[in-house]
Amino acid sequence: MNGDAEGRRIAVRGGTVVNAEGRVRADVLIHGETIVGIGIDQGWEADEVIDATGTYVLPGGIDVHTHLEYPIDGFTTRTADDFATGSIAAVFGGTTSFIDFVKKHPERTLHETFVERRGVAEEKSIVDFGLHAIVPPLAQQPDAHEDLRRLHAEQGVSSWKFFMAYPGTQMVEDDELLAGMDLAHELGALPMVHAENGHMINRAVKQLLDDGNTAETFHAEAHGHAQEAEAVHRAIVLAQEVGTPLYVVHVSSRHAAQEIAEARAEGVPVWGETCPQYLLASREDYEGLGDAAAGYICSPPIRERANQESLWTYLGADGLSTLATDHAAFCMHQPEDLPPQKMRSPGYFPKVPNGVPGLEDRMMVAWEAGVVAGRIDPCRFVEVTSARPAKLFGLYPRKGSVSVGADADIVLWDPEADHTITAEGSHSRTDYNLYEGMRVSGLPVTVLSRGRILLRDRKLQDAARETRGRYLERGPAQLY
Ligand SMILES: NC(=O)NCCC(=O)O
Ligand SMILES: [Zn+2]
Ligand SMILES: [Zn+2]
Repeated sequence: MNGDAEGRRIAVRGGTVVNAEGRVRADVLIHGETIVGIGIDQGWEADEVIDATGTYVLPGGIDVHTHLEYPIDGFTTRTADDFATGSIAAVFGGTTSFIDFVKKHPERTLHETFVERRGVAEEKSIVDFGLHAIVPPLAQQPDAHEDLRRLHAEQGVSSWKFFMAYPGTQMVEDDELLAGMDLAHELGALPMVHAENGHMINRAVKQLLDDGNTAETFHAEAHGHAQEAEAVHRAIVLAQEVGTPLYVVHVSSRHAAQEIAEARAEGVPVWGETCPQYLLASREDYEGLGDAAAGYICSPPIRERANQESLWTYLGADGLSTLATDHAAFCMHQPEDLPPQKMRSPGYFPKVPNGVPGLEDRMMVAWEAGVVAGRIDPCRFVEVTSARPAKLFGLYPRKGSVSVGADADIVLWDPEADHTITAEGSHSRTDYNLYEGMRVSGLPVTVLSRGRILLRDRKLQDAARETRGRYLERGPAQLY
């Protein structure tokens, strides 16, 4: 069933509207699914008035990097959150759109896998969503580029991702990276890269294992700064050779960020994404945890604390441009109804499923460590969590802005709340939280998705149970 907001007029009164460009005290009028007015003392008649006094009225967050019910290791296991639990967690965190990934099923084509996954997400997600394609090594599907063309034309898939890591399963060599970038350039799609040098990582893993260094914390040693910075540099050079813009996902290393920032300073159209786990968590947090360090294993890894401040500086100055989560949640304690999770190989890091949760936490922790701590202002916060992602992935200004004509995806953000993040009090299926015990003062209290009130005063509403989000066909990237 889809939205029932049709025809209803909602006035959001007394708040401060924050967009990437600026903030202003203003009321917002919604008609059905759309914002139809922004102004003060307009005398609007409405079916419902939402009192936004004391809150910031933000465009709904957009997380362009999630992995919900995401298959790994040849589809033998998957992440814990499905599109239902993941999208509920998103709403509690102020995120009203996400873009997930389609990885080709071993026995189906990329196109077939895409159509099936889209259907699953349409059944379950309570918020709007898009899907990026993952470009498989062509040995897995020689005509995969034909599928990309079809997905672009028929499904509005305007971005695809290459893995420069995970040799033997997902990694593509430079020739295929170039060919896939050529196709993106021809069609006006945005190529994305998971930039780590897979060969360097494999070599480092082998050396570590040969030396008996199998414990969870050695994962980070195998995924060094150089591995990431080299791949980022190479991807930028290849993209320039092709003449295409480039998006680098989950930048974790200050050296990798520096490659992007320097290229951007020279006018190269490359954008870097970072994630809360790289800004707020650190190697020091998990080094003493023994096998439980598995909960922190992701690629690229969560690095030493000294790395964090540089990432913040780049994020503030647009050397890095977006904040997504790479939400790939697994459980620490094995639930009966899920395939093997984080603790499937205690003491042996190469077999720990990669990925950490964060979809619900992203905006709260970024507000606290970013805005409250004085590193970014509320407009920059909106820019990196919503507006810039919407622009790069072909959704702007329908998403990513509180403006007339935009979808009424609106978050009432209380900057004076007092909330403590816990796994227990969160909505992801995972059973731990990287930010356990962190107190945050910025909290999404009321959340609307295309005019449907999904969360009101922190309570999930009937609309979240009775209606579903929509698949987002996307246009070309808006680069500036
Ligand atoms: N990041 C991670 O460790 N897992 C999710 C898949 C990916 O983004 O590489
Ligand atoms: Zn990745
Ligand atoms: Zn990812």
